[in-house]
Amino acid sequence: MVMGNGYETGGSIIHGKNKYAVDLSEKFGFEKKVDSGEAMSIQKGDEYVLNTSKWTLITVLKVLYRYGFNYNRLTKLINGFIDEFSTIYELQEQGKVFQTPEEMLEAMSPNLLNLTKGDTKSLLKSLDFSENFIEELVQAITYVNYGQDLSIHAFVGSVATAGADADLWSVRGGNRELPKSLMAASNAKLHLNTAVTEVVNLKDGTYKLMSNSQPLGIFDHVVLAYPIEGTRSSLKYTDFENTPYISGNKKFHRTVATIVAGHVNPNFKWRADILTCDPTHFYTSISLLHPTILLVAEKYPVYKIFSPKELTKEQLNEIFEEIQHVEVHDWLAYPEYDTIPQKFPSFVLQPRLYYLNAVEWAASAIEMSLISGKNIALMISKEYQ
Ligand SMILES: CC(C)=CCC/C(C)=C/CC/C(C)=C/CSC[C@H](N)C(=O)O
Repeated sequence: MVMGNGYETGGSIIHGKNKYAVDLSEKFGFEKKVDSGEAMSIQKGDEYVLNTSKWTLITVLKVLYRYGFNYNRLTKLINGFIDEFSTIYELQEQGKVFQTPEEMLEAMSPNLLNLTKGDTKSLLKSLDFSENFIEELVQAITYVNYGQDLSIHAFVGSVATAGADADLWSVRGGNRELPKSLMAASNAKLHLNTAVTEVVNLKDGTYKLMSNSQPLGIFDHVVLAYPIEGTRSSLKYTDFENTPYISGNKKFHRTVATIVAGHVNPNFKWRADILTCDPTHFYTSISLLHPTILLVAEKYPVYKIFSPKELTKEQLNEIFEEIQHVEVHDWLAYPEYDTIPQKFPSFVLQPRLYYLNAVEWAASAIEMSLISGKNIALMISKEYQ
C-alpha cells in the first residue's frame, strides 16, 4: 500500500490469451483492468532511440521508420509461439500429465523445447532480425520482464515478448485476488504466516510437515509451491534415502523494485515509461504505476523502478526532486535464465512429493504456474481413478 492505494510490483500482467487466468477471473467475477494509452521510450546511453505515442498510427510509423518490418516479423513469430503454446490447454483437457517441464514443452511442440536450448539473441540473429532491433527493442523487453539481457533462453525470451504485447490486463483490485479466491474456493485449511521448515518421510506413503519443530499434519501428497532455488531459507528433508531436490548451481535473479510517490526531477528526461536496453543504466525500467483499484485520490504520481541493486540516495535524487514515500522490494524474482540448466527440475521430486515451481525454469509467469498447478492436480487425481 502506498498512501492509501495498492500497487503491484511483480506478477503484474496477464496476457489476453492466458486461458486459465482469463477463465478463472471470469468464474470469480473479477473486472479486467487495462492500462493502455501510455507512451513508452527506449533509452540507450543518454539518448531515447524510440518514443512511442498514445496514438497507435504514430507509433506504428515510428517503429517502421526505425526498425523497418522487423516488428511485424516478430509479431508473426510470437503469434506462432502462442498458437503452439496454447495446445497445452487441449492436452490438459484430455488429462495428459507431464513429469518434467521438458516433457510438457515437447508435447506442446518440439519447437518449444528446442527454444530452451539456445539463447534469445542467437535465435533472432539466425532469423535475420536486424542488430539494432534485437539490441534495442527486444533487449528492453527482456530487461523489463525478466531483468536480464538477450542471453536468456529463447523460450523465456518468447514469453517476455508475449508479455510486451498490446493484449495485456490485470485483475482490478490486484492479481493477488486470483490465488486468494482459488484458496477460498478450495475450502482447504490454511495456515497463514506458518513457514513449513521440514518434510518428514514417514515411509508409509505419507509425509509429515513441520513448522519450527511443531507438527502441522500428515499428508498423502505434498506440493512444494514456492521457488526452492530463490528462497534464502532452506527446507529440511528428514528420513529420505536421497535428498529430494538439490538446487546445485541454479540461481535466482535479484530484482529490486523501488516504489516512489513523488515528483520527477525536471532535469531528468522523463517519458511516461522508460525501458532501457543498456546495461550501463542503474535501472532496467521506470514506469508510472496505476493503483490496482483507486481507493483514495492519488496526491502524488507513483513510480516503479526496477534495478539489479538497491538504489542509492544519489540515484533516487537523480530521478526525483520530491519524494513523499519510498518502498523497496528486494527479491529473488525469477531464475537466472542465461545459465541454461542441463535439465530442468522435475515436477515430481519423490512419489507424491511435487514441485510446482519447476516450471519457472521454462518461464516464470502467472499462467505458467496455473498450468503447472493443473498438471500436478491431474497427476494426483489419476491416483484416485
Ligand atoms: C498463451 C500465451 C498468450 C502465451 C504463452 C506464454 C505466456 C505464459 C505468456 C505470458 C506473458 C506474460 C504476461 C508475461 C509476463 S512476464 C513476467 C513478469 N516478470 C511478471 O511479473 O509477471
